[in-house]
Amino acid sequence: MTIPVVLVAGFLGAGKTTLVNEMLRRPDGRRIAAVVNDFGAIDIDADLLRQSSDGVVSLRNGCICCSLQGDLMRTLATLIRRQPPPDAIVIETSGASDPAEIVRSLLDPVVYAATPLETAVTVIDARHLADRPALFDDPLWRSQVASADICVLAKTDLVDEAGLAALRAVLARFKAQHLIVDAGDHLSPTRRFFSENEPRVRAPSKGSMPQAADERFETQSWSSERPVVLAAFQSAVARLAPFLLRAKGVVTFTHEPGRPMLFQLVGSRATIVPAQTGPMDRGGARLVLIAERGRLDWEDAARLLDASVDIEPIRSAPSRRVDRH
Ligand SMILES: Nc1nc2c(ncn2[C@@H]2O[C@H](COP(=O)(O)OP(=O)(O)OP(=O)(O)O)[C@@H](O)[C@H]2O)c(=O)[nH]1
Repeated sequence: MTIPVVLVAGFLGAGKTTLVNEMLRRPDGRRIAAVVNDFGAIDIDADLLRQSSDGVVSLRNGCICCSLQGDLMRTLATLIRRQPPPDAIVIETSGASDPAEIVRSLLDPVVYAATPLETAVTVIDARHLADRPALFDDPLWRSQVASADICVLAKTDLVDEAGLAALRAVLARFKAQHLIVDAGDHLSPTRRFFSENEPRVRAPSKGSMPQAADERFETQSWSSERPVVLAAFQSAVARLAPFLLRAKGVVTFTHEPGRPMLFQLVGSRATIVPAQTGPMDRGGARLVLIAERGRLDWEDAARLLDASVDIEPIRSAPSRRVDRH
């Protein structure tokens, strides 16, 4: 028995979970298991995906291209033995991962015989690239794009037409145009990536090896059992954003304590939208922050976030936890 695999990679906050969610919501008749790798200690992505499917396995607190590679292979072996087994597996890497390493492991003949890699997909964040063209020179971003059979251009709705045309012209230097598809087009990503065609023939990706994720990025999680004050939280985020690459989490605010909100920060763009109830609905707040190593004073970050916690009516120190690696 063989179970085809789709690998979804892309830079921090590019739109990977959004794409995988779309596959789980529109499975095209397949029973899809998702394996999701969160770089941080809190599995926000797994929670987001569990709202669409219960077949979600979380590998967190490390990176499946380095420290968790063995865990990924063991997880695939376990999924094959599951009763009933899934028809298809989607692996979402963390934004800090170099998929070239993972593709190499998946192409190992023994692994490939049971779980053949059907498509390596890399999500590209149009908005982030338009704001920060230096990303084109980033070795990790380049390796993510080079490793992909198909790239998905996300957040095209956040860039104007002229900006998009300029972006596509530069992207054409990295990937043939027909291999870059729009996230917003109407073809189901499940159908597109789990093709019925012959397996793809891949050339090993060349180029300089990006730094190991753990050497380049660091992450800290912060949580509070109490809700936070919106204005103070916004001001903490505004202070921290210039030093962060990515932050996400579920936060409840004092003015609506029964309504958990999903907070996302990618580059300088922050959004706060209602979180689905279910696994995320735990009250209080929990966040994952990711930065280039040495960029952020983490004690300062924790202090700023602590200051946003509501300490009324008990007037005691906020009850919070900080984990860092
Ligand atoms: N406007 C817009 N927002 C998008 C699109 N795709 C994703 N987003 C938003 O971008 C933010 C990050 O999306 P995710 O799907 O969580 O990104 P990710 O790549 O999984 O993030 P990490 O796993 O942390 O690296 C979220 O706020 C999404 O709602 C898009 O096509 N358009």
